[in-house]
Amino acid sequence: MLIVADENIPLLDAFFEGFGEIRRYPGRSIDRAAVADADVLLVRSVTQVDRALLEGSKVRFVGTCTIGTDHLDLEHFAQAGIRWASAPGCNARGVVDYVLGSLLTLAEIEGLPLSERRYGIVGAGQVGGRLVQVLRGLGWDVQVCDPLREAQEAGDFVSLEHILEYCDVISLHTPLTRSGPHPTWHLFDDARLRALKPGTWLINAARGPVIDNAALGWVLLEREDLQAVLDVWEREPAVDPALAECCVIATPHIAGYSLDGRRRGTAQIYQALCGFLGRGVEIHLDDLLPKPWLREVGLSTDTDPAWALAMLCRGVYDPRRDDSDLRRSLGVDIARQRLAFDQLRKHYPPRREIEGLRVRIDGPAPALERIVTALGAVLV
Ligand SMILES: NC(=O)c1ccc[n+]([C@@H]2O[C@H](COP(=O)([O-])OP(=O)(O)OC[C@H]3O[C@@H](n4cnc5c(N)ncnc54)[C@H](O)[C@@H]3O)[C@@H](O)[C@H]2O)c1
Ligand SMILES: O=C(O)[C@H](O)[C@H](O)COP(=O)(O)O
Repeated sequence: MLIVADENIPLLDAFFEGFGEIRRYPGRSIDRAAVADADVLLVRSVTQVDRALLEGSKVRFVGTCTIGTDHLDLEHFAQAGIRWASAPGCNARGVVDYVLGSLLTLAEIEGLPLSERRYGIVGAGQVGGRLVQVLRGLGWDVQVCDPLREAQEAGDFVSLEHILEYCDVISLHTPLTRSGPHPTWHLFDDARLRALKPGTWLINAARGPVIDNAALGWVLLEREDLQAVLDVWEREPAVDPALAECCVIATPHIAGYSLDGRRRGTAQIYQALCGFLGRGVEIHLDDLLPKPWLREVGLSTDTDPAWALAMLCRGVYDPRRDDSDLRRSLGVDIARQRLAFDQLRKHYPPRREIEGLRVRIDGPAPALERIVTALGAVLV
């Protein structure tokens, strides 16, 4: 069996060498010639997998080690009888940690307590749903907009208009869709961006085109009261340097890039391929994940809760380093800047997740216990 794979998929050999030959390519270079003889194609989000790529090839299974599927032509897969799998939820916790780190930075810059802001989460699936749980666990006011879930289940959902009118912080976690009853392409267009409440913080760690980036650039220049955090960009790997300049945090699509999340993505596709081929699952992610680096933290009962929240989050991950890395790459010509965007992602430093961090408190401290539990850390 021939497997053609994006070279940036971690643990390719560990999971897939038992299936046959693996040929690695940079994700953006996977073309018709590369996949012609392949039985299995394993990709990340940068490879457009459609009829133009696959027609005439032997590919019968496509696995994307990502949550997002907007780079896959699922209609063609159905017509051509190609089975496919993605990795739902694999890096959702990484995105939650990214949003928490961004909120801490925004709060410091603006001098505003996070507990007094009103949060609007747009898209409450694997990522948004976990984020809602964490923020509500902290006792904060969180509004949720997800019309697709709202149509199917009872729940406390609100409209996007309510989010725009009521919330001080808006975090986007929808897929990128161009059709259907609630398409998300340019969901935040010029009119909605101009309708943001004074002082709104807007975070996009979903897909770049969910916000009209040109409109956002203009609105941010006109309205100094707004603050933006962008992990994703409309024309990746190109980043508009002027737009990045207007953002509090600007990163190269790494919100979900925890070591755990990336390896989990490979493991999920390995399991899906085993299922497709009717083989048993023999390789387990737990054997391939290093122990958490920050394993246990001790807090005194008189620790300031706001300080504890910042310390627990930043002790594991702080997006400011990723922001600095991207900004250093923006002063060069566009070709080198695009290359730098991909290089920052390819050589991304290993980072872990907050969930599972063990926290010991030397006595009863309800406010601290609440923070620990909300973060998904473990009270010991
Ligand atoms: N920046 C990153 O590193 C990173 C990492 C992971 C995922 N993502 C992106 O985030 C997206 C969300 O991830 P997920 O795992 O939560 O996906 P998911 O499919 O589990 O959840 C998406 C949710 O968005 C909702 N939704 C769809 N259209 C909507 C609309 N118009 N308005 C409001 N809600 C809408 C869906 O009903 C669903 O509940 C992914 O599709 C991917 O593009 C980015
Ligand atoms: O959809 C996802 O899972 C994320 O956006 C993921 O971080 C994409 O990473 P990439 O495939 O571009 O390396």
